[in-house]
Amino acid sequence: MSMKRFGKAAYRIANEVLARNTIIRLWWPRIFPISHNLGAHVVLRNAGNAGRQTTFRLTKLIARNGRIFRPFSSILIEKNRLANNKNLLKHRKFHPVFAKRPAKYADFLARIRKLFGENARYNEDLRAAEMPRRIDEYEFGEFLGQGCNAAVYEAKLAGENGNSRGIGGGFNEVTEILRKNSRRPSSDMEFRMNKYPLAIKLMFNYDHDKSGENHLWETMGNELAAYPKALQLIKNGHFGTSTNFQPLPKKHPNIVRITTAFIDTLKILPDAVERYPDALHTARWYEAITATPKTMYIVMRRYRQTLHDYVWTHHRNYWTGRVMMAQLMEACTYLHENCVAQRDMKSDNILLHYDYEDEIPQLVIADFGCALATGSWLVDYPHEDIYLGGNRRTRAPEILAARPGPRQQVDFELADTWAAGGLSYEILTRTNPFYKQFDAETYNEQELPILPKRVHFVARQVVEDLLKREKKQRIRPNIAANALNLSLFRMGEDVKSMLEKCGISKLSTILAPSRKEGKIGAKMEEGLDKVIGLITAETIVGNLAPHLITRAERQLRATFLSRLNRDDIWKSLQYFFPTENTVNNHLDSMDSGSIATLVSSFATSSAESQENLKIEPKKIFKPQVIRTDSTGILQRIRSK
Ligand SMILES: Nc1ncnc2c1ncn2[C@@H]1O[C@H](COP(=O)(O)OP(=O)(O)OP(=O)(O)O)[C@@H](O)[C@H]1O
Repeated sequence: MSMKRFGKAAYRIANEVLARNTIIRLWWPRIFPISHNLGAHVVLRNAGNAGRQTTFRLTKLIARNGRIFRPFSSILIEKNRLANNKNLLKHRKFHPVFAKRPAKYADFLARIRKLFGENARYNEDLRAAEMPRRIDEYEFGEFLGQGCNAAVYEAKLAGENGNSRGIGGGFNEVTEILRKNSRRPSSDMEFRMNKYPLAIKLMFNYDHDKSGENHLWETMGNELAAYPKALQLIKNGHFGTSTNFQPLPKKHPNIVRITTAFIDTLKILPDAVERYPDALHTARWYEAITATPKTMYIVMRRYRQTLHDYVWTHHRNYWTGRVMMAQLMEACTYLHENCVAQRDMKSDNILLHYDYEDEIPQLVIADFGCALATGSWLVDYPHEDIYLGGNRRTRAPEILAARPGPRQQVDFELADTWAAGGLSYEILTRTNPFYKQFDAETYNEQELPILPKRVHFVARQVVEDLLKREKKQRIRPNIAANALNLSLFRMGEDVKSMLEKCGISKLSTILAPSRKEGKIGAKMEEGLDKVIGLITAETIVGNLAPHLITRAERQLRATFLSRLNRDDIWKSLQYFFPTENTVNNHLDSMDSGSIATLVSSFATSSAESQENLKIEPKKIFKPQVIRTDSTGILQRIRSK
């Protein structure tokens, strides 16, 4: 094997590596030790300079017996092992190779985040489909619904037979195959959903006298706050001067899926005159109308039903309700992370997708026409004409309490989170107390209806904390989403005892904010890793065997696992160990005895949990099927 073509220098470095018995780390998935005694040659190729660092790529490794190993990926050679070599450094031929393992692999939770956040197997959203941007490329079907600003119709691509682009198709490879195996649709609705997989929102353009497109982008552009490619439209010169518009940066499984948007000539559909005459350029406007009336079209994935209709047409099922609540909170978390407020959180704007009547629906927040997406939660409120979104029934107490005046501002940070509390009532009891019973400006928290006892205690507490009048006391959406997600773990009998078996107790959740280093902190993190490890294992198994966990739940778990954060999870775990006093009070009152108890609980729990963890995998493969009885109440049936 000639080393010449890789250059003398590379050869020297290779020997240097071997001489020092260096561990060469293949990025993933193996750790590959090479020793001098092995007499191996490492073949390195200069892969480029980044600043003062030179990186090398391992292209071949030749063992003494002549076997050639080809690595899967790059190598990293530890800086400190080469840093001492004066000869190498003196000639400045080589700067030691940058050696740190990238942070993204460093932490167990980070690896899980990456797996679920970047892998299309767990996240169908990562698959993209480009859609045409001309109205005559689409064929319209029946009318789906209408609001003050738009009418929505079912649609498909002209000339295509149904869902050939896989919009809203299978969740992963397995369900994709099942979908393609052309099972006969079980209902008319399913048939239509397959035939017309899209929904087109035809915006009402009341400015009959204005020509051009800019005014349409400016007045209707807000609708695109949920469309990550909206900024490209801005770059293409649309949106006029509104440069502070900041739409969501990525798709999210619980935010309405917009596939494209465009402006084109107004299409007059057969029912248009009857349904929305004022939005048409009829003879009434003959003096003002422009030559080619246009409007904005928003092409979306088609959903099956609104939340408002669903709760009145389906039996109440508290497990399903909790999955829907968790999805709603995931959507709020994503909006919150990206500083976007939807500001019209009513059940008509929550859309659901499901294939079978008893399937747990996938839930999305839709209709961003009232959204605040300027990169700030604050809106100046100098006079009453400033629009504060939605209607009075869905506005948070702090929005209703705001009074206009000089230097007055309204803060929308937790407005959607508050509204999600009312929607949770609607999911669990069919009735949102703020639609009729209570006024959001004046209600008393203690007087809110008590949720049924069969609702999980974590969900009950989360709803209570979402509807706190005081913004500071209100639960953050990510903490609410975490608590609900954790409560949906299926393995074993109940989540609380699973947490305890992993070494997590009331005391550890109390101590969590002050854990950092030391033995206790390490043990606590170990316990948390076990919990997350079990949830991850259950999710992966569930994904391979789709009958175990429903599609919406698997997607929910992938979303949750792709945004794990230790501090937040610890906060959410407090919901499983409710306490009368605040966390701080507990910390104050903790003595050395209780800390000792905690340490010993770790010692026993870790031994116990090893035992438990050994037997748990059997449970994974023993499917627990979730079914509903005739009253819609959830039953867990362990299959024999
Ligand atoms: N993607 C979709 N799939 C199926 N139906 C939809 C979809 N989007 C909207 N709809 C239906 O159309 C109705 C009206 O849509 P939307 O709420 O977006 O209109 P709007 O004019 O913006 O309403 P509002 O008056 O609340 O502002 C919805 O309530 C729903 O029934």
